[in-house]
Amino acid sequence: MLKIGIIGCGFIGGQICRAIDSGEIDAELYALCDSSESKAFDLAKSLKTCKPAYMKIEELISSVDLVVESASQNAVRFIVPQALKAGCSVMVLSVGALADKELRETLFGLAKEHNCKLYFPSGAVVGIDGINSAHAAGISSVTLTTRKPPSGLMGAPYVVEHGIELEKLEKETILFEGTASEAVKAFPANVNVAATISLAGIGFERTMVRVIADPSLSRNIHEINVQGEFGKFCTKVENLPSPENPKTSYLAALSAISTLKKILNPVQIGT
Ligand SMILES: NC(=O)C1=CN([C@@H]2O[C@H](COP(=O)(O)OP(=O)(O)OC[C@H]3O[C@@H](n4cnc5c(N)ncnc54)[C@H](OP(=O)(O)O)[C@@H]3O)[C@@H](O)[C@H]2O)C=CC1
Ligand SMILES: O=C([O-])CC(=O)C(=O)O
Repeated sequence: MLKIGIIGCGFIGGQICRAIDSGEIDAELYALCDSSESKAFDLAKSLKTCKPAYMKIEELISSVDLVVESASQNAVRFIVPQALKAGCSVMVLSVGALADKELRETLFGLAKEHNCKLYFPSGAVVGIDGINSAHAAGISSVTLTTRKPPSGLMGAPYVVEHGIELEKLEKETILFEGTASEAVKAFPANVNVAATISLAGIGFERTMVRVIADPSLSRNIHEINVQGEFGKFCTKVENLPSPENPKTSYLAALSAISTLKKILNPVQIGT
């Protein structure tokens, strides 16, 4: 049975644990790790059938087959190279870290060298399947427009650096327009989806991103427009935010669960 270790025991990590605990994912939840030990212990205690151990990062990666990174972009830089060198496959949620070309090339190189897989779930967007397919013939443009309630953008470095008073906004306001590469640095916990779109499509410098704060919203909305040799498509998802972490949409956790099920399933549906 596939042994899974989870690094980052917040909303997404917690949802994955519950999916393994309920038997929806047929794998062994072997170990948990979080910068807050008590958070990992509380999560482990809340489970009914699984009894994961708390482990430090080094011990965890030497004990499992698959590491789930559901922590932060900094965690990706520090943990994923070590995990690949130890022969673990890794599912990455904080995909924005891969905007760093050197890190990206290192991770892709290590995965090949150590015969491991790197998985990037579709996350909080719909349409990664279409971008993957369209890429085979050529894509000319990709744009992502993300609209979130102010609570879903609080604390982002861009907001802090520009002194944007999100709580005082009275109407829809464009906060940011730029490349995916700039967007994931400006909003590291809000638009990791821009990185996944970039990896599937035309890269971090050609994927364009707009981030809008809208006080009238209660959902996180992501719209993707793609044009290429195949024609064009537009997707729009209106996500319920997680009650625990309003920056993160429920669909992102479901996507991680679905990716784990796909890894384990001999039948593969969709691109
Ligand atoms: N790919 C996608 O589509 C999406 C990706 N995400 C990203 O996925 C990640 C997880 O999201 P979510 O579960 O909502 O986040 P949460 O904030 O709910 O949970 C993350 C947990 O990981 C811990 N953590 C952070 N850094 C480290 C580290 N270096 N080592 C160990 N633990 C660490 C945090 O601790 P502390 O609170 O102390 O920092 C926190 O307990 C985030 O980076 C988020 O931005 C989210 C939504 C969509
Ligand atoms: O969950 C979402 O809506 C998107 C998100 O936070 C991210 O991509 O980092």
